[in-house]
Amino acid sequence: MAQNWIAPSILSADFARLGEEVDNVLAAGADVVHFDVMDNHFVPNLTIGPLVCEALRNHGVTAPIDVHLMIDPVDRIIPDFAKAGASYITFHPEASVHLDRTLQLIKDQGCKAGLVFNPSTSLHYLDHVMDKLDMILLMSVNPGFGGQSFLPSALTKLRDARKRIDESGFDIRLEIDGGVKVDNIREIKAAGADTFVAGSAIFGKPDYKAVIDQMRAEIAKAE
Ligand SMILES: O=C(CO)[C@H](O)[C@H](O)COP(=O)(O)O
Ligand SMILES: [Fe+2]
Repeated sequence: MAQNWIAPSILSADFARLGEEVDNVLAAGADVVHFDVMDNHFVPNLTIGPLVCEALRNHGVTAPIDVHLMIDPVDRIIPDFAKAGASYITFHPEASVHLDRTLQLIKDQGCKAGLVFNPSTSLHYLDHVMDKLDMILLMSVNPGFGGQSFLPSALTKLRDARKRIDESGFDIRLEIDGGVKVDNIREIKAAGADTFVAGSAIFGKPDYKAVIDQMRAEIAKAE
């Protein structure tokens, strides 16, 4: 299986000091920067766009940037995020009329592509696009806000998605997003995730390294 990645969600960072916050969390051992894009339409919140992604690259961030698009429609902003330095671009199937075309658009722009599933969205959207996926992201909260509680139904869904990935033979990351904490990351790992988004659990504590180290120790117990 893929190496375990800790992906801090900058939604819970101090936006007034974003460059420094990202530097600090990467120095603390994070693998990837999770970048939540919300449009006040697909989800009720409004956050950040390609300019901020580009600013992080100009600031010197070289780690992968994992752009989670919670916007509808998605296609027209994808080239802007690719130019701004996104590594992964993931989107929700409800926000694209032509899934296959949107996935191909992301790949044509030189980025890795992924689909995101809300807690109540069926995995059937995976049926005909596994060959175009680099990431499957399962939401374990309803999207829009950080700091919500992990929905246990995501564990069953993780096991289902893990089975689909293993049976496909493709190299696809399985990411979980929402309510991930030190005290539940072990069972999340055991259910099949390899990429762990955590916003409030990391940025809500003064010592980012201590949290990330504890998360890795818990993950190791499930291996
Ligand atoms: O996509 C998201 C919300 O829509 C965020 O990535 C997620 O909520 C992370 O925050 P937390 O770890 O605090 O739940
Ligand atoms: Fe997210």
